[in-house]
Amino acid sequence: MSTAIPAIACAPRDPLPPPPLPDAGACWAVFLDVDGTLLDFADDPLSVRPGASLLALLHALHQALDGALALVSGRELADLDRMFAASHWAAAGLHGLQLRHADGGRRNFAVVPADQAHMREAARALAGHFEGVQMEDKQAAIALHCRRAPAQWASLHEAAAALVAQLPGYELQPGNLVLEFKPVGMDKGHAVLELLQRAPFAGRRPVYLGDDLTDEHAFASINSRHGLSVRIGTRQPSLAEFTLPGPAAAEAWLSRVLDALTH
Ligand SMILES: O=P(O)(O)OC[C@H]1O[C@H](O[C@H]2O[C@H](CO)[C@@H](O)[C@H](O)[C@H]2O)[C@H](O)[C@@H](O)[C@@H]1O
Repeated sequence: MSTAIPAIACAPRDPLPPPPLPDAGACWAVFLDVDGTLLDFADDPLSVRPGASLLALLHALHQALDGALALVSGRELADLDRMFAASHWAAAGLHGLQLRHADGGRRNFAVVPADQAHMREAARALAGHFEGVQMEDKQAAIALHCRRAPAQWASLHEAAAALVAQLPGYELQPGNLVLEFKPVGMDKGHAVLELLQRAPFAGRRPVYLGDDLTDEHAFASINSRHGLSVRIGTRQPSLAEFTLPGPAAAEAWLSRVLDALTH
């Protein structure tokens, strides 16, 4: 008679651990990506809104950190402010092209290529050739979304790469079922380092939560400052040193961070 073989879990184990909580007296600066990190993905990028409990948590955390909390997103600042009622927070929009410090001081990326109108027109025309692809016009950058038509991804990617090669000063930023045309020379890593130079972020230990390729720039900056880089989800490879499985786990962990900071 053969012996029953016990089931063995064959799935590779994620080598990354979950992030630690702050020790007593820890002085953290928290940077948060938005889509895929704080919020689950949805078909329509314009209809996404945070729930009331997430909003309350983020506002309480912002206060507990004396303002050292910033959203770092591919969305426009105006969009972030509307979504999170956060016009008084430091934030980086359009992958760092827009930046607002905690004191309200702004800087827009100085080198926006001259031919923005041409870029927008060309991107719009390209989107028109792909059924189901939704265009998000962010003025300085254009996002082409294919969440509603994922089968278009490969051919859209190929066509967008060919187009951007003819648009001096622009690069293609791939994301989660999105391809973005954006000016070269700025990314989330630069934005985080810029925010870290000023109060209330300066001198604190940086912590960054993000899920997407564009967040890898920020992970590199955070690692260089001995901070905590936290990948949300399972995307690999990643420079992040910690992980949480998704937005619900990110929210639960942030809630425990708030408890640790306030009790
Ligand atoms: O840096 P993020 O805050 O993660 O922003 C990246 C892009 O997020 C949005 O698109 C993504 O979320 C949408 C809503 O769930 C989804 O429909 C889309 O497929 C995702 O790629 C946003 O619309 C973009 O402008 C941001 O650049």
